Amino acid sequence: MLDIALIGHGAIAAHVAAHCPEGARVGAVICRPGRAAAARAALGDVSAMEAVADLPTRPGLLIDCAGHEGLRAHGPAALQSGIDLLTVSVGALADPELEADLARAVAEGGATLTLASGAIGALDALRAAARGADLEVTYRGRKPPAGWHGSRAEEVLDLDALTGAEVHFSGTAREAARLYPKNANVAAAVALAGAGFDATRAVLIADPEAGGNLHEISARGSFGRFEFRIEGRALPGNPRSSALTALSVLAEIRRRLSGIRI
Ligand SMILES: NC(=O)C1=CN([C@@H]2O[C@H](COP(=O)(O)OP(=O)(O)OC[C@H]3O[C@@H](n4cnc5c(N)ncnc54)[C@H](O)[C@@H]3O)[C@@H](O)[C@H]2O)C=CC1
Ligand SMILES: O=C([O-])CC(=O)C(=O)O
Repeated sequence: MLDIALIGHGAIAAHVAAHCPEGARVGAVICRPGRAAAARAALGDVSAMEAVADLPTRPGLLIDCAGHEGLRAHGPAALQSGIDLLTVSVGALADPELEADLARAVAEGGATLTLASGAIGALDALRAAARGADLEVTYRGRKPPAGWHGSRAEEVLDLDALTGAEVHFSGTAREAARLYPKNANVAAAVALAGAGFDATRAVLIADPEAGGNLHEISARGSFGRFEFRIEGRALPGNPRSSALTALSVLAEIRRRLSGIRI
């Protein structure tokens, strides 16, 4: 049995706990102070605590579903104590200090940090393309206005008055990941798999006509070129987060349980 602990108890965590595959079980959650009752209400029969050091038993896998602050607060401690960590908060690695802390903790604890593929696909092709030369990558993220509420887009646009698609960010994937911690983890995953944070271009768009969370990758290089496009449905609990993100976590759990891995 793979014993799993979660960080966070929001939309992604609740979906993961509710659909945990056979052979794995969620037994504990790390939450913010005063949130234990809310965490148990969201996840069911789990023990709730505020720090990695308070986990009742050492989990086989800790899964961060809490966002950048959750990874920053608990990731280094977990890895340093040898606990394997899977995170959806990929954009947090745009902060070079946190990335270095995590790398140091991985080396010291001998554990692994796995970055979830999240709401995007084609990371395998990007990883391979990056071994060739001259890789150029642009990522475009397009969501309906509700998907950008609570983000920097609100400072740039009047989201509720939009009559057509508007770009509210264009720059590097590093800037996107830092400015949009709840919306641009995909930009970070594309960057880390491919051309890197500073060479990957990111464009973020609010579009009242968007029927879902649209993610597009355009890549070209010595390998040739490809276009990838996905129209994701949002999770019921959070219009910002695509359902595929929670499914990518479930897929990684299954992968770990299987002797034949793809
Ligand atoms: N890699 C990807 O493709 C995607 C990544 N994400 C990331 O996942 C995060 C979570 O998404 P949702 O579940 O939809 O959000 P949510 O807002 O529904 O849930 C976030 C949860 O994390 C908890 N939390 C926040 N800070 C914490 C901390 N320091 N310690 C412990 N718990 C903490 C909150 O109390 C809440 O339970 C997003 O903020 C985003 O950064 C989201 C969508 C796609
Ligand atoms: O869930 C999505 O569609 C993408 C997202 O929020 C992120 O990249 O952080």
